[in-house]
Amino acid sequence: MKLRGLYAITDSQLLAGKFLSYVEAALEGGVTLLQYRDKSSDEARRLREAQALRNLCERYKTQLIINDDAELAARLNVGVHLGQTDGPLSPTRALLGSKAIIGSTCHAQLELAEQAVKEGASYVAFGRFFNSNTKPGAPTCSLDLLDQARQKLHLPICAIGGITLDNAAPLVAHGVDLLAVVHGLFGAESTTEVTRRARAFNELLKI
Ligand SMILES: Cc1ncc(COP(=O)(O)OP(=O)(O)O)c(N)n1
Ligand SMILES: Cc1nc(C(=O)O)sc1CCOP(=O)(O)O
Ligand SMILES: [Mg+2]
Repeated sequence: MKLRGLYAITDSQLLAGKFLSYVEAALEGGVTLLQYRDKSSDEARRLREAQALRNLCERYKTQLIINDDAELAARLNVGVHLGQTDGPLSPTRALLGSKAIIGSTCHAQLELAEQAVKEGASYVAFGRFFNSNTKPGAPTCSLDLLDQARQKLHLPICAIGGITLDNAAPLVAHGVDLLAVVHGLFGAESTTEVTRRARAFNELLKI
C-alpha cells in the first residue's frame, strides 16, 4: 500500500463536542492516515475514542494510527506514531508485526530518520515547517532538509507543523508524500468545509 495523501490528526480540545462528525467529514474527503492524538491520561476515554475511530476508519478504508501508545495500538491492531521519547522502535515493530504502519518523529535531523529506517519505520516525519497552533514550541525544519531526505531515503516522507492549503504546495514540490495536519483541516467552521479542505489537500498530492 502506497502511503501518500492527507494525514489527518485529531486534537481533543479543537474537536470537543464535534469529534466524530468532524473526523467523518475528513474521511469523506479522503484521508490516507488518521492519527488519534490525545495527550490526556484518561485511559478509558482514550480506548473508547480510539475504538470509535477504528470503526469509522474501517468503513472508509482508512488506516488508523495511535499517537504515543504502542500498547493501545497493539490492542486495536492498528498502527502507531512514536516520537523520540515515546519508546524504542524495534521492539514496537516486533510487538505490532511486519505489516503495521509505524511512524517516527525525526524533527529536522536526517540521522534520526536513517536510524528510524534501520529500526523498521514505515514513514518518517519532519517538522515543524510553519507556525503551529497545536504545537508552537516544536523545533523548526527547512525545505532544504526535505531535499536531502528525498535523495537519501526510500520510504514515505511526512511533513508536519502549521500546514494549511495555502502553504502546503512547496512541501509537495520538495518530495513530501504525507501532509500531516491538525488545525489546517479541523480548524474549519463546518463539516462541509472540513470535507472540502480534505479534498483540496489530496488534490495537491494528486492522488
Ligand atoms: C505525523 C506526526 N509527526 C510528528 C508527530 C509528533 O510526535 P512527538 O514528537 O512524539 O510529539 P507528540 O505529538 O506526541 O506531542 C506526530 N504526532 N505525528
Ligand atoms: C503534533 C505536532 N508535531 C509537530 C512536530 O514538528 O513534530 S508539529 C505538531 C502539531 C501539528 O498541528 P498543526 O497542523 O495544527 O500545526
Ligand atoms: Mg509523541
